[in-house]
Amino acid sequence: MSAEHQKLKAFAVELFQIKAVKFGEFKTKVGLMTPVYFDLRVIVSYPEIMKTLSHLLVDILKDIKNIDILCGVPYTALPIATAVSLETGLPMVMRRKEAKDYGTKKLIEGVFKEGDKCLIVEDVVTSGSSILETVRDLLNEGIKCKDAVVLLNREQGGAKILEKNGIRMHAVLSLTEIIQYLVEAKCIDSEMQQKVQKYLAETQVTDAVLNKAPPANRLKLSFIERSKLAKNPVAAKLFEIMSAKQTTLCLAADLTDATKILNLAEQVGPYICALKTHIDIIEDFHSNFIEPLKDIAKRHNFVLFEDRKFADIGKTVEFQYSKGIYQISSWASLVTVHSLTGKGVLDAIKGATGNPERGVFLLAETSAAGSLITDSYTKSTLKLASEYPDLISGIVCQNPLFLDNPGLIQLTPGVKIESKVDNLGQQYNTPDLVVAEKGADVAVVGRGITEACDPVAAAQLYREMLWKAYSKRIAV
Ligand SMILES: O=c1ccn([C@@H]2O[C@H](COP(=O)(O)O)[C@@H](O)[C@H]2O)c(=O)[nH]1
Repeated sequence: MSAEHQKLKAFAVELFQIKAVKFGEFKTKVGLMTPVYFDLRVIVSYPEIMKTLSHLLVDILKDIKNIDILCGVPYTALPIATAVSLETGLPMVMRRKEAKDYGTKKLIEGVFKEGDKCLIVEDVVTSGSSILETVRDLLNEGIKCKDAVVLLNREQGGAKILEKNGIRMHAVLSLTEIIQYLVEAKCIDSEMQQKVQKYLAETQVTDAVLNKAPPANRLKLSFIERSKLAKNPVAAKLFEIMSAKQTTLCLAADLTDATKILNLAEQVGPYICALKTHIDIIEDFHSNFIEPLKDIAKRHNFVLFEDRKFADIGKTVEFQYSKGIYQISSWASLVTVHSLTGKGVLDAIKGATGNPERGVFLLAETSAAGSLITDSYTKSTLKLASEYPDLISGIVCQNPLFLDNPGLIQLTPGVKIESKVDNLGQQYNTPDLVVAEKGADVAVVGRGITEACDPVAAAQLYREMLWKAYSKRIAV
């Protein structure tokens, strides 16, 4: 028997003796009956066993490179993560299950910076959903998570679900191993071992269970997978276009001359998935402008998108959307809306006359310096979006929000290869950063293309850089 085998066997027996592992008939969280139950909460009462557990976890985390911080999954794994932190010297952050309604309102406590790589610490993994909840809150703070060290893998599909979400699980013990050690140590008999094996065989994750599992992190899914998850038809179409044309570039065609817009649309059409207008800045606008624009969009397979940022009461928005000289609802498949005035605007867009193929991008954050938008406004915007799943195509924002809703599209403006800010407070990030770090699906580029000496070459370059960053994002 190897030293490793002996060490793990002794540890399994200790867990049995302190009743951290029990046998009998137990009901699980989801209402199933299980013959074996783990309750690692008792471990805080046994410092020597806690010490052994942290040694075992430290042993397996040695192979994981570039960790900046640790985070335990609340609550059972918090003391375990603390023990690992003390032993390794790695700083720890703590996730709250709910934000305080006073003071800082933070979900993640402790010192960290955007881009930090965090190792998750957990006691027992069944479906992996608790780990994914923690990962989601960390990601929302810009903290990256790729690995989780756990004491016990119950071998019921958690590893598969975590892997699907970009998290590698490293377990000290599997359920099969712990049972084998306990049989060898005569803590349980082989009849119980068979009972557990039968239970495991019957509760393996099926596709149906997997589909009920927490939604996959959108940053890890391909656009084609996400097109099937989109509830708004224009979002589904945009995902398909992005995938087929291999482009996430949306051109902000902010020119004031109708002919120049048409010429640019024709030239960059092959490289974009959407063309965004501010129709009211065109000095020579005439309804004759719309048909050729629609024709170019159809030939080059991109979506027309009016960045109107509707923000009035519902009735006024209904007119602004479908009436007047622009008749936006007749040609723009996508429009932007401020969440400021609430549901009325969305009801107005939904019910207005015009082309029924329509989708809305709700503005949750802006690229403008000194914006008055607060975290709570952003959160309320996301909640509003969730109430209109068939109408909302996505969210305009600057950070990786709504990671658990892969059917929505993140649209991020303020993208430029160089120049950090313009003279009127527009803030820019590079194509790589907005995709890799900020979670952008579609990136909006305006002056980076319109003011380039060769706008077509610039569009090609932005498309290439953005697609490369997206391909890398879903691959790692
Ligand atoms: O937060 C926002 C929302 C929308 N925009 C729009 O995007 C383009 C950006 O143009 P650049 O020339 O690339 O700066 C423009 O149409 C804005 O109205 C945004 O910039 N920020």
